[in-house]
Amino acid sequence: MILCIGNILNPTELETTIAKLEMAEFVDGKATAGWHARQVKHNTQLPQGSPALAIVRDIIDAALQRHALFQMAVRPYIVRPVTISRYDIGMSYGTHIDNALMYDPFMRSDVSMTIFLSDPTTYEGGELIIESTQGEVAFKLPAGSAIVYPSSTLHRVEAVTQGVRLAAVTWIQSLVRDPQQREILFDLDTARQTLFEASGKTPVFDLISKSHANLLRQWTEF
Ligand SMILES: O=C(O)CCC(=O)C(=O)O
Ligand SMILES: [Fe+2]
Repeated sequence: MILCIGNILNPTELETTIAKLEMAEFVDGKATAGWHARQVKHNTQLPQGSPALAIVRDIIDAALQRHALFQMAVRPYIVRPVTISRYDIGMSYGTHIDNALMYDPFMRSDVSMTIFLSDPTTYEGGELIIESTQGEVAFKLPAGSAIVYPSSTLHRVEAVTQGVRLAAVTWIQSLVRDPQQREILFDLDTARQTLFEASGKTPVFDLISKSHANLLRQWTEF
């Protein structure tokens, strides 16, 4: 399931984040790419130890923890501290697959996430393109919004031709490894909440809640 989630960051958090990034120093992004992705990665990112990185990581970490839709759709077990990337004119990230295993913390990447930080009207290009069996889909979201997608997909970032694209990216090991199972749980959870809002705690709500809880029990791993 590919899901776009609006307003991961509120306007104040976004403003603070952008202000920190405007003053920060970025370095070549190749250092954190796998050996094959390195060949096509042409961007810059905040280095470890950057004071701005620590502040922005705290902001995003708190935002993800309180975001009910993110929690429901992704079922995070381990969320990697975000990487902050910057694409100036001419920069891009060619087609690649994200590393399956990551270290510090040691984890499996099940879900990849991009939080768009720049106002999309301020830069040209820079779409995140995700390949699927139905073809390619391009995403360029409002600042503060995020896309979550299975880490099992080939994807790329188109070259920026005007302006600057700032983004936060991270990877998540989910409690539910299989994307289809995650989607079933997400649908059931959404359905039962809608039902609850419409008619309260009815016997039908209880039955769906029971199935949801029992599937979660069957499919969760940690
Ligand atoms: O910036 C993006 O939207 C995605 C970047 C990416 O694919 C990566 O860092 O592995
Ligand atoms: Fe990637």
